[in-house]
Amino acid sequence: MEVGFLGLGIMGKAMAMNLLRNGFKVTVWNRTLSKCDELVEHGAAVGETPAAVVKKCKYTIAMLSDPSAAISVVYDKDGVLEEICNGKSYIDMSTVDADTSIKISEGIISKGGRFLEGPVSGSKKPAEDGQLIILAAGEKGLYDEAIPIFDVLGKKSFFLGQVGNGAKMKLVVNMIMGSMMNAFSEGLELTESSGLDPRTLLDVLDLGAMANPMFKMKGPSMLQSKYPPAFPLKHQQKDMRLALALGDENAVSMPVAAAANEAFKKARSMGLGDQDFSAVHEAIKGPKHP
Ligand SMILES: NC(=O)C1=CN([C@@H]2O[C@H](COP(=O)(O)OP(=O)(O)OC[C@H]3O[C@@H](n4cnc5c(N)ncnc54)[C@H](OP(=O)(O)O)[C@@H]3O)[C@@H](O)[C@H]2O)C=CC1
Ligand SMILES: O=CC(=O)O
Repeated sequence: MEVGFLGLGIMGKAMAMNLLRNGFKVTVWNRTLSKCDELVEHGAAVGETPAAVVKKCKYTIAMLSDPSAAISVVYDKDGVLEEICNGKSYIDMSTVDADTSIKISEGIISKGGRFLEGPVSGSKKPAEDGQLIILAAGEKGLYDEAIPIFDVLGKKSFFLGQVGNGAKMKLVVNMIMGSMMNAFSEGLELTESSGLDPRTLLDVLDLGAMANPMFKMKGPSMLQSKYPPAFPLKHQQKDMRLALALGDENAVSMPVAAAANEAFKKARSMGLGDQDFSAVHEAIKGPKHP
């Protein structure tokens, strides 16, 4: 199966690498073209533009930072729309809002192509290990055909119906994740400020009903103020913003998520946008009093 892949950031690189490792022929493109080099060393071909990738491949996947990137790669000059046509399919796995996904879907379908959204839950490590959770929606026939791809990228795929439902589900999940990270960070800070050992808190949490891989994985490095980016904080804040907009649309009051969003915004203003989203801990800690 020949697959195109647009966007080789933290996630896209790991996902494209997985496809190569599992015998797919992969043609890659990235805005910063030099990021294709490592994939080429592992057997990928390179397309000079998104349009060139679509021209070559029956299926093209995108994994881009945010709504404006996802739209630009489709609609701008040399973009996907220039070559998408009957017989070709586009699967956008970026985390975007439903309106963005619908706009992309409309463009693709207007040219005779088929569209599926497939945002993923799971970060850098699950992407490397092919253990993502795929939240697909759009054309069911394409979903069924894409199962061999999803089986390599993920441990479980859901088909959620019409375009936009995958995007919405992903935003709900990340809204919960961002709020949890804030509560966790406040707990670490409160433990330390109360004269307790936060490492004991990690042990206590890990033994009870709140045990989860995120606390277990991020906690020890947060205590050392280390935030190597797996899920960049700027993307988590984008997801909080988009989830809050979904809450506005549906008149759902989300004070916890709104407060978490403020903390992520503050962290961004402190220059932490490219760090892991656990760096929100720095914004929550604030300056130390003498
Ligand atoms: N990291 C994670 O843990 C997870 C991320 N996601 C989502 O996946 C998507 C990608 O995340 P991640 O890989 O971490 O992000 P990165 O920031 O590492 O990569 C972003 C990618 O988007 C490209 N890009 C950004 N702006 C544009 C543009 N205007 N035109 C074309 N390409 C552009 C970048 O290209 P360039 O290299 O040139 O900058 C890069 O390839 C995001 O939507 C994120 O929310 C979902 C689940 C987990
Ligand atoms: O979107 C991020 C994730 O970890 O999932």
